[in-house]
Amino acid sequence: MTAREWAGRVHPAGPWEPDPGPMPVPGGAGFGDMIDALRELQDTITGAAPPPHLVEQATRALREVSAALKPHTVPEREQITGHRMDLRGRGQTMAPAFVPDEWDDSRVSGRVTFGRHYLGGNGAVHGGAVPLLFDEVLGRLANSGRRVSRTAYLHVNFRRITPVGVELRLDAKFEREEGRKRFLTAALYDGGHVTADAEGLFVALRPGQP
Ligand SMILES: CCCCCCCC/C=C\CCCCCCCC(=O)SCCNC(=O)CCNC(=O)[C@H](O)C(C)(C)COP(=O)(O)OP(=O)(O)OC[C@H]1O[C@@H](n2cnc3c(N)ncnc32)[C@H](O)[C@@H]1OP(=O)(O)O
Repeated sequence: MTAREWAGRVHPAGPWEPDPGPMPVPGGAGFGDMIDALRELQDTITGAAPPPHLVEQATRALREVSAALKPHTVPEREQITGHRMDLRGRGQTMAPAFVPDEWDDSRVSGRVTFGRHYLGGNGAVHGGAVPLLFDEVLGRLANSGRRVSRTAYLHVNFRRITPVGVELRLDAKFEREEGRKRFLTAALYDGGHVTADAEGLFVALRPGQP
């Protein structure tokens, strides 16, 4: 069974067959811990100024981990990262992990902290990382309970700096639907201040469209 099937709770026996028991979880219960460890590593490396001997040691250790995992490479359909909807940030580290607090198919409100990994400069999150977060959250909301869509445009306004290492709130809303077009908005808050807001168009894909 692929991670995508598992995430969709589609049992290999089919939805109408007798339940043959609990489904195995791709990557096991500890997969999220591994991704959290990777997140921590990215933040630590970004902020570290280690002595050369430690750099060499760390490089060896990282290459060892890569070499152990590489033989387990799978095609995209079977990939676990990004497909485990039960894990923080879908079990991937590309975007900071968004933690939803309240949601339905038309809005979501949650928290997010950009780690040191996402630093642009002077304590501010990189200007490319903020749209990444909006695309992730708006994309998920656009597809929530609906046919898959893709981002056609994403307009982002940077109102103030988005601070690194601070818990922020993100509110997103599904505004309206016109045929295949879905319009969504979102805002990111540091306390009472909006640091950035966004408006996105997501277009539902036709059958067979990549
Ligand atoms: C994403 C699927 C993943 C599945 C994984 C499942 C597990 C996880 C589940 C969930 C997590 C999801 C979390 C992440 C989500 C992230 C989402 C992304 O980042 S997607 C990657 C970046 N986006 C692209 O790569 C699109 C590239 N562009 C295209 O493919 C096409 O241009 C597309 C589909 C957007 C539209 O193309 P057409 O040929 O289907 O349709 P046409 O006729 O061009 O447009 C339809 C209508 O939309 C308007 N339109 C299209 N683009 C527009 C634009 N840029 N500005 C204004 N209007 C636009 C057109 O004018 C037209 O409007 P009129 O019907 O005439 O009123």
